[in-house]
Amino acid sequence: MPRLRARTRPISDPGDLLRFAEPRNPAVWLRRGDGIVGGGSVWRGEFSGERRIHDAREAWAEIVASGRVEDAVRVPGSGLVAFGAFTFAATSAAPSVLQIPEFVIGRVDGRAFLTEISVTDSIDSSGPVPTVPVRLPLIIPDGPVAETTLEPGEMTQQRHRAAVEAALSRIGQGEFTKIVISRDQHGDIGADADRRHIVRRLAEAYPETWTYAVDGLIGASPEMLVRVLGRSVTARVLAGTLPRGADEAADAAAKRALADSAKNRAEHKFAIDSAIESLRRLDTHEDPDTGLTASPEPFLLGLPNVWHLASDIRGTLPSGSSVLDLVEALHPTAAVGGTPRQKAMPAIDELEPFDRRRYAGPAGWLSASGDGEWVVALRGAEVDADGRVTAFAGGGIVAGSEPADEFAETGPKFRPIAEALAPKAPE
Ligand SMILES: C=C(O[C@@H]1C=C(C(=O)O)C=C[C@H]1O)C(=O)O
Repeated sequence: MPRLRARTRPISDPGDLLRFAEPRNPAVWLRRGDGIVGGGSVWRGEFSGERRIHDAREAWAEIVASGRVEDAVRVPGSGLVAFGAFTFAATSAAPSVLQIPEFVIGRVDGRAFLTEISVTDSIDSSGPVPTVPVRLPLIIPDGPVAETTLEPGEMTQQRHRAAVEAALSRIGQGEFTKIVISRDQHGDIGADADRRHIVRRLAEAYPETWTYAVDGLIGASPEMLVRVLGRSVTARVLAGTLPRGADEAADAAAKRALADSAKNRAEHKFAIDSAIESLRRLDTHEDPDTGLTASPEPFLLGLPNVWHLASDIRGTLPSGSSVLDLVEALHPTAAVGGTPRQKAMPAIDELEPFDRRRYAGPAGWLSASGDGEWVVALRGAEVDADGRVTAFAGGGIVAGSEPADEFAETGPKFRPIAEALAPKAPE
């Protein structure tokens, strides 16, 4: 493992953070224009299999133990940080990744900062870091626009119907009670396209979501798997969805219908129960009460494309844990996997004709102190180095689900990424 030295210093407001990101491989975490952007790379770790999150946590602990951090700003995202994205399934052929950039430029809680990270080979790095003036990273001009029209993939409407029907019959036989079935869409933006265009359009159109870009995985997720800041733990669980109505009356009716839908409430309950149960299991004997509380009733979260049933969970971090322990415990919640998890996961492998890669997996950042924010990587796409784009969207199937409705529900879930990639009409 490299010995790293990280130094965070305040800077004056750098304006649009995305201008500092790498056009072909941006590392981004943004909400309402604020957050962090990384550039360059001092270390990258790849992980796979059942223990991928565990192994990443160990690697990070080793790096942190030998590293040296000077942080004059002390806000979420300052100091030594890594960006990460994990595959949805342990069986995925895609790599799960942690990467440590050379610099992080951020604006968080109204404070702008620059973190410089370097590898130091000196055995004794305890001496003072030479004082050099803060130099902002270069602003990289816009490259070719990233545009493509997404086309249906292997999971055609017919295959989707067959998968949902098979899931319903297995639910009927009692094998599991909820399972999430997704479908794929494909496009091509070309190798040279500037991926920051996608990030920018997502962030502008969906300011309430967390816009992420890590190792080619790009999206705008409304679902916070878990956020740890100090000892405070929060999560936002979503499950239960209806498309927004075309006009005000239809939209109000859709919102009411979602609030009153027994099927959607059941879908939501599976997800919230699975999240709470996973967090409870982390409680240690020394610290038996993490004080978990969840909204007693789901609330309605309105995004430009859909209504969701949403619940926020709050608690206290069990002593000795870090955000990656919680990510490992929580993933996959029943919002993207199913109930019971052990039955639903292999069934997803059987019923979906593709590898989800990092779709619906955890994506986010973590710090040396164990803080971090990780979303469920939804409403986005995998963008390969050659420019191939693979987007996924799915929905929860429970007893009473209608295959046609389930297919229709995935349409608006593709909308954020489809619109971010849509070729713009010439002005
Ligand atoms: C699976 C997706 O979304 C998840 C499934 C939902 C549902 O089934 O209602 C709602 C929000 C997400 O937890 C997706 O966007 O692809």
